Amino acid sequence: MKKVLTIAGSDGSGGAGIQADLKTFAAHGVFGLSVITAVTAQNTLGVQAVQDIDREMVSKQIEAVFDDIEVDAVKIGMVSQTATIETIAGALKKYTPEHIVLDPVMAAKNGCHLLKKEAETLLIKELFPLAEIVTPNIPEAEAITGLGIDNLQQMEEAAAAIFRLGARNVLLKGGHLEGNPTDILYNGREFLYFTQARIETKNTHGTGCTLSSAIAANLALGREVEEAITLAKDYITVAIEHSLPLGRGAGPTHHFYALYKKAGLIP
Ligand SMILES: Nc1ncnc2c1ncn2[C@@H]1O[C@H](COP(=O)(O)OP(=O)(O)O)[C@@H](O)[C@H]1O
Ligand SMILES: Cc1ncc(COP(=O)(O)OP(=O)(O)O)c(N)n1
Repeated sequence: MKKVLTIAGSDGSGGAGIQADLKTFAAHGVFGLSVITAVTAQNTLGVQAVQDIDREMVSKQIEAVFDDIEVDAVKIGMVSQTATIETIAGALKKYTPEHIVLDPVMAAKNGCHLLKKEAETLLIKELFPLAEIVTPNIPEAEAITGLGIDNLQQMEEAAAAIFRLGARNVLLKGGHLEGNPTDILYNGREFLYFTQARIETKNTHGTGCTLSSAIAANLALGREVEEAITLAKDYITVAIEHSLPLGRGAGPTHHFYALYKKAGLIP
């Protein structure tokens, strides 16, 4: 069985972060491992508090996994602070996993910062070059490049600018623009478009975490970058289509719809 590690923050409401990542891995039939970088007090309405895990504990968690288990792919989500970024970068240079997907998480939907402002430059410098794919959303791409993004042409320009910062493949997610959500991949040679119909729902908590984890799972399963993204985009679309109206805010996506349906658990 393939093993996929998520290095990310905990979301106790189960929609984003480590919890979304592990559900995504399970739904893909890969074995999920986790390293927790921060604990958030969070629900469907947003993030109320964040407590970072200190660098020594992050380091020990990573060592404990890699010293014992062969990891096929790594997904990196919320890294929160400079000490955590330095620790993760050092460990990944030592253990050199074959596939690394980096979701450069900066803020939650309610605007709460999940990456300290002073850590943004280090995230780009240390983690972008290690990643096979970097998956910013529109606000993250705007923060990284300083460009405004309102259309597909500007998405292409921003993806190319992020590529020049050292990322090997940039998947710029278009969920924040109007219309059918189009994600654009730039690999230094061409722009590839991944479009699906927009699902009208407020329950999109954790969609970015889920997409990057699905890409990591598909890479671990031996798929090439383009196919891994195509399958991950199909996965997130079904997960949003069957999202759950939990809580009073943005509810979570449904990771096991296809499995439950097959098992006859959903009529
Ligand atoms: N309402 C929606 N219907 C279908 N797909 C969506 C919708 N919202 C977002 N997506 C897709 O979910 C993924 C993550 O979305 P996005 O909102 O861009 O990033 P993030 O969750 O990191 O803010 C992307 O593949 C995006 O195209
Ligand atoms: C612990 C934690 N990590 C990441 C996020 C952001 O996740 P994302 O998939 O971008 O979803 P939203 O916050 O936009 O719903 C998070 N909220 N918590």
